Amino acid sequence: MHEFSGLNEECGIFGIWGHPEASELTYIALHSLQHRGQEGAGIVASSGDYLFGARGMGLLTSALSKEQLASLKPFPHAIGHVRYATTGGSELSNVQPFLFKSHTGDLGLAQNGNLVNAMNVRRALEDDGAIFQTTSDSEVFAHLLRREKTGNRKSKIKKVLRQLKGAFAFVIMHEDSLTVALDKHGVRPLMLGQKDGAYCVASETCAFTAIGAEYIRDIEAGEVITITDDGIDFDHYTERTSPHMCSMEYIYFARADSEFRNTSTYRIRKELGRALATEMDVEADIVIGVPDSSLAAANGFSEATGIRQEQGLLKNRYVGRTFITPGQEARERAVRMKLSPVRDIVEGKRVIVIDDSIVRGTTSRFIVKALKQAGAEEVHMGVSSPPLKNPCYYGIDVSTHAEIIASRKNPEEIREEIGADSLTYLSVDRMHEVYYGFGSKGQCDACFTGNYPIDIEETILPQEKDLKQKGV
Ligand SMILES: O=P(O)(O)OC[C@H]1O[C@H](OP(=O)(O)OP(=O)(O)O)[C@H](O)[C@@H]1O
Ligand SMILES: NC(=O)CC[C@H](N)C(=O)O
Ligand code: SF4
Ligand SMILES: [Mg+2]
Repeated sequence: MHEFSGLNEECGIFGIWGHPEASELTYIALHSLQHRGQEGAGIVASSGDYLFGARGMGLLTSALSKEQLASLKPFPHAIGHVRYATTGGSELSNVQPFLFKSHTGDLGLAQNGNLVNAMNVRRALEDDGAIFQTTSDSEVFAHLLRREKTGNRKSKIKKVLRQLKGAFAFVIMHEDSLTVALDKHGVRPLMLGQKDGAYCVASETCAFTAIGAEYIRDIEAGEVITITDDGIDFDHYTERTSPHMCSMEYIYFARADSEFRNTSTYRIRKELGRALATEMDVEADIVIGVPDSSLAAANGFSEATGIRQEQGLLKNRYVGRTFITPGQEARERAVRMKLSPVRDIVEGKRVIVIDDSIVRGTTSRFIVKALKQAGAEEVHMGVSSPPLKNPCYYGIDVSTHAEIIASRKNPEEIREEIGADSLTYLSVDRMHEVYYGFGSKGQCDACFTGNYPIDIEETILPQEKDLKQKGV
């Protein structure tokens, strides 16, 4: 039941320690992170002695009932998750946070990202006697942690993190502590905040805005932060870090009001639009952004070129999700239901359309046709990211090679296929310049360049990998 977008989301995580309204705040935070995952949601809360959890399928509002939320209300510590599956099918057993019970204590666990060595680690653990409850990659963390016998809790967690490969942002809850960890490449975003003196963490700062928390800073690659009643402890599980923040977070995934290093995604997207303007030399009467995610880039493009921005395409806000079986025809129908041209704005005009990405090409093909039918004289496509050519193994579903148009065709062939008068993509170099300009320490660009910063140990695509079905 995915949206008919060429790009599917990932997951959102949240955690808060020591607040009388921890579970309610977690619920509100998860609501603001809903764009990151719509397949399932859950909360695990700690009383200080035991962990309690509730989870369900679908959007947050249907996944957790009032009664479930009320049962978690008394507890001052909580973590939460909204899921878009990468590894493991879309079923209740894979919905996070996971809650494990043992005579040595409870463990709550939630992850955003994807572990590229999960299958190999799992096989080894199973051969050693482990019995898995889910088909999710994230579960290996719990098994590895339970097997660590020496050292204190933090050193055990650090040892486990060093065995994992891939992209991960973890929230790990014990009765008396909340630990958060980001992989050494820092692929996924993870932010630190504070609400009424209580520390909280979230995938995006929009969660802090939603609960009225202060945004302190971005958590760095390789960091491990432990929060207890005694305060906060900052550490790293490795010093060998190599920051590669996901470029697509800036381009498409994160909410426009979410901030990275105190800069809103909106501003970054606007700058990507300005950068595109330096590489796209086309005369036109109006600029139109494809709603929603490309309006900022269109705004930047318009400011840089002086070409007026108009709302020439309208998005039907009730077509967030269409429950039609996948297939190209259904996808096209879904785009038609979603976007519609404003005829008297585009009629007789030379139009530049700015979109943030082309994946399958369904959206741009439809837009060019619809604008021309509405009377546009020329339709030029500007894309505020480089050609997207490769799938992602790090927690985002950007389809398979076969479906990605730029993995089969060059820009001129794509222009022809979508029927545009011209097509310009942002270059990889200009994209990186924009990010570095905002203080980024390094980006992953593998879906554009094929340079995967973390070796792909398991070549099977995460979204095609259901460990149970594969009989692992
Ligand atoms: O080439 P395609 O396979 O059609 O995919 C690309 C489109 O998908 C995304 O938008 P989405 O439909 O998710 O909507 P949004 O911009 O409103 O989030 C993206 O912003 C492009 O518009
Ligand atoms: N999109 C994600 O971050 C998913 C987390 C985890 N790999 C899962 O499939 O549940
Ligand atoms: S491959 Fe693309 S989508 Fe995946 S983490 Fe890298 S930049 Fe992000
Ligand atoms: Mg879009």
